[in-house]
Amino acid sequence: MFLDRIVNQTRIDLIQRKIDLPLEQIKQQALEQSRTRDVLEAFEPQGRVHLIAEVKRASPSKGLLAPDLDPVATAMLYEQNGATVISVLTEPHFFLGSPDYLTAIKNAVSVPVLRKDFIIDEYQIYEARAWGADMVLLICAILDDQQLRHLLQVATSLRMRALVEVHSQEEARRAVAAGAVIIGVNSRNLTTFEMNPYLIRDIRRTLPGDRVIVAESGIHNAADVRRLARYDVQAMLVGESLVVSKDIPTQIQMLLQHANHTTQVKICGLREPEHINAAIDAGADMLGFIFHKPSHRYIQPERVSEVLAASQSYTQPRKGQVLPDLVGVFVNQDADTINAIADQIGLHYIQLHGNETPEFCQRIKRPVIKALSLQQPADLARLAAYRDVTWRLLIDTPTADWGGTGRTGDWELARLAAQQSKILLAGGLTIENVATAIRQVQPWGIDVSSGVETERRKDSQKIAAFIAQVRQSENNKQELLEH
Ligand SMILES: O=C(O)c1ccccc1NCC(=O)[C@H](O)[C@H](O)COP(=O)(O)O
Repeated sequence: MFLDRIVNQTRIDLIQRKIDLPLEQIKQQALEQSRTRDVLEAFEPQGRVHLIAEVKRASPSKGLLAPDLDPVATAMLYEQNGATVISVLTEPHFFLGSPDYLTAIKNAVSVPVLRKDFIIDEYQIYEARAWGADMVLLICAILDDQQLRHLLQVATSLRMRALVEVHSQEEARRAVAAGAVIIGVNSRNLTTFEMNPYLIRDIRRTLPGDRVIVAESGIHNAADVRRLARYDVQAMLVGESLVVSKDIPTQIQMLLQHANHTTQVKICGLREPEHINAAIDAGADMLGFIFHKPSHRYIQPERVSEVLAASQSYTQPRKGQVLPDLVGVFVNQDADTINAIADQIGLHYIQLHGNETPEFCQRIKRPVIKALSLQQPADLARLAAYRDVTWRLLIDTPTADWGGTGRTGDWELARLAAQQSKILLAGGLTIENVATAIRQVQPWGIDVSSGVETERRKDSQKIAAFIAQVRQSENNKQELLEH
């Protein structure tokens, strides 16, 4: 198994290195280094996704990636184009890395530098510092609790930060218990090399809000990073898609742009497999299901699993395609029922579209989208009470039917709300008006139902055209930013 092999090799290499340079000497060298660059300071401002850009020539899962890579020139290019941290592989056998790369890169850039290696011994942390690293990687899968705590403490004593990597809920729990501040969720299983792009979604919501979360591995395209904006990660660690890129600046700008300035799209009120196919194929980010019986869009909870199973795009996604998240929409139902339905169907978010209080929101065991309506400027004050107890606010048109009415609200009030919080804008959005709405309100996401229907039934062509219109308006925004 790969992990066993690399750990064994690391142990063998360490024996020689400790003979060549005993612990006391490497400690001394570590202590003689100038101050570390603080990764947490580098991750300010909060609320945006930062890039940890990785310099690697090869990987055991993908083989030789970039044989001619110039480590220093690449790191400088990363920094010039907006990387917040540079990650450097120092492992020589499997990743063709080197300590020399780390030191040379540290001297060439002004951002923090991470030693990315298989650290099992405090000696390697002193080495990392002596070579110039500001941060080290600690992989839960190769450390027991005692080792993890000890290595974290050694890193802290050198004023270094540690990126503690997890690949399961159990490892996440261990990382938190050990006091890890920066937790990396690696989508790649280091034993089988299998990828699980959904792992970050599942682990994220169980981690305390005060931890800094880094998404690692398999981050290639706009859809990959749009998801990260939903999981509120502070950083993404990207290697392969950068080193193999023929145009690194454009790849970095694309990743940062889509992680930070994209508009999330939720298609709501789905009931039929063909419309779920249409939404997925067009690149919807969230699919909404209405569990409010009076609505003509009502779907029985048990029917949701059936329609998803009957959707080919959901059950057999195209290669590289990432499936949208599932949102259940409820109006004034009791919390136990909502939590039970969420578990039964595997919902990712709960949208509360009635009179639910902030206290009620806290009883929901999934991230909550709270729908609120704004009639006058004074209503903006109501948002504050919900902000800390919800995942997102959804600003919808005030109506007696709660939602899904096809009527537009006051976009000026919504614009003010969007300045205070990450909001989803809903209410009467259509293919014709959505670009204007995005330009005027600048919402984090948009939500549509009636606007993609014909005679009260979802319309696959309208769904596709609506999402295309949103993406087009983003391209226009990007062009405006560039010129
Ligand atoms: O859609 C419904 O029938 C509905 C009923 C009761 C509460 C909420 C409902 N929909 C919630 C949504 O998220 C809608 O997408 C949102 O209100 C926008 O709808 P529309 O104005 O039709 O685009």
